[in-house]
Amino acid sequence: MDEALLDKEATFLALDLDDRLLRALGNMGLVHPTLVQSKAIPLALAGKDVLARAKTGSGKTAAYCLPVLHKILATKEQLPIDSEDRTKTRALFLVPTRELAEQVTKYVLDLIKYCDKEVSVVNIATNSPLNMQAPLLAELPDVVVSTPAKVMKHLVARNLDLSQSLEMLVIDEADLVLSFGYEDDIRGIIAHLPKIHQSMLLSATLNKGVESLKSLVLSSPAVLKLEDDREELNNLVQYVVRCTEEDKFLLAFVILKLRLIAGKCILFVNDINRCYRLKLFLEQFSIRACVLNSELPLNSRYHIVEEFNRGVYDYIIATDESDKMGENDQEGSDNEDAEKKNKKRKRGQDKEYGVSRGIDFKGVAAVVNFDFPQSARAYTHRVGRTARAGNRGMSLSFITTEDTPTSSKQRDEQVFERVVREQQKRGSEIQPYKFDMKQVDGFRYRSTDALRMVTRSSIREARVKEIKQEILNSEKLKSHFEDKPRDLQFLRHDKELRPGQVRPHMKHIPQYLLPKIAGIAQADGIATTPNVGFVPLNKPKRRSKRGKKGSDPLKNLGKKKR
Ligand SMILES: Nc1ncnc2c1ncn2[C@@H]1O[C@H](COP(=O)(O)OP(=O)(O)OP(=O)(O)O)[C@@H](O)[C@H]1O
Repeated sequence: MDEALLDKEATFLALDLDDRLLRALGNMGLVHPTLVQSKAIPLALAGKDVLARAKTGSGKTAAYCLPVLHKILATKEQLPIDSEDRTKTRALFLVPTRELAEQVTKYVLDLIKYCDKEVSVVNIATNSPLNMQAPLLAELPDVVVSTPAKVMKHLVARNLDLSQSLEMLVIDEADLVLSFGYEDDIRGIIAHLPKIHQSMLLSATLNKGVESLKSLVLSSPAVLKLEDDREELNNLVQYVVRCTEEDKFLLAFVILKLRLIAGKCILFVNDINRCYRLKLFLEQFSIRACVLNSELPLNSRYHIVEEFNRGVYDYIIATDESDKMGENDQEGSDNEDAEKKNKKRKRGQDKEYGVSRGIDFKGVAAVVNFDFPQSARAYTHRVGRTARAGNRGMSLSFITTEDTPTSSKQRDEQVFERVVREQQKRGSEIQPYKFDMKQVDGFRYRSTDALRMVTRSSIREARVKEIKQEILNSEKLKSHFEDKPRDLQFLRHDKELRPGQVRPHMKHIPQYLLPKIAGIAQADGIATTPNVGFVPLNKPKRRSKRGKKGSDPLKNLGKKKR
């Protein structure tokens, strides 16, 4: 665990939490609270409203789950065993996406492992229709997890009545809630809550949206701004590469095929067709990857994340369609355009999809922005999928040097400028990464050839094939998510979409290219590749004394600091 994330020697014991929660924490391997946890938990336990801004992966979920669960347990302990008051919905956790709702619910289930007779949780941000969820809500679970839209629907349908019962409201990823178009839902929900209740807002960035939520939801809150702690940022090494569209593909092929990034990797693209373009390109070299986008059925999306976290897949090509919402993402900017764009999302695409925001992908060695994000906020959330919980990680972002139908040099550069300014404010920098293109050129012919095979019609076909495949998978997964894990390893999500195009001779790197790359030194999940040309121009500045010991910033990536 990163020292900077810790309140030094303190353990969770110091936070006076219920013993059963402490046992569960131990079981989850969590010993020392992170900074946001050690600051926010005592305030929340004391009944304060809290606004906490803390960087991605800093443990915000436990920072709100623990005090809420502790308070529920403490309240119930005071009540006679037959008291009606024991059974009521006391806490509501609002999150912007269904993926996050599923993740938070699982987290709560882990935390209540030793008191699940006392505390119950229900996730209603699923595909089930309202009438099927109504009986679950009628049982008055202690905690309800949802997206704002789904809660509002149940309130209107009178399946849920929080007007007397709700004690604690939490809005996670608060910076995203308004840009996902949930403002009306939040206002509606607030109108259904008792006048007196405790609220917490948690966010990785602050923007105008968080400010308006703050005035809407919080009263005299304690405000924690913890992401300026410069020490924390050293865990993420950030690089940028400027190149043509064709070279993006060439470099992605070289990086993955030669395992220059060893370990798990998320490649972000800006739309669904790009997902399939990259997948079809890579699969010709037998590089397998899952795609993750808003068109896939919910169960498949859950399962892909679950299996990626279990280590079944190394590469995910994810769209970050919600990016388009944040084009004007300077602090204090207006989100109206964003909301309109979000509402316009095409049929078949899930408005409540989002994997770059809040999802706890485990052990990601690197995030590759294959397409540069369309907002600085999106950049923060995307790169926040690596270097989580004290682990180290790397981000590599491509900026296009030409205009194509899908990319714009000017837009990439504008967003990059904003990103650089924001990173500088946090004491962090993004360094150019200089590939030795002479060495990479040996692979150019293959790359160009493979790229030529990926036509618009092949992308269309692949997209349809994948959806069909995943709808079938999703049916099989239903019982998995309803009844609890069955072994579903046979349901792979990274199957080739055009097996006919996979060319065996492309699978292996020919000998004549190998000598120059044989010396790649793999270390701690990320390769160090000085002899291939994957060389940083400047070594990242290390601010902590301990950090000075490491000579190459890449060498220890993916490794936990001790
Ligand atoms: N005290 C702790 N010690 C070690 N690991 C922790 C601790 N608290 C949380 N973690 C782990 O850190 C990871 C990130 O936590 P979490 O998802 O809550 O971060 P977050 O701040 O909500 O990130 P994001 O802003 O991206 O949503 C999780 O895998 C979690 O289990």
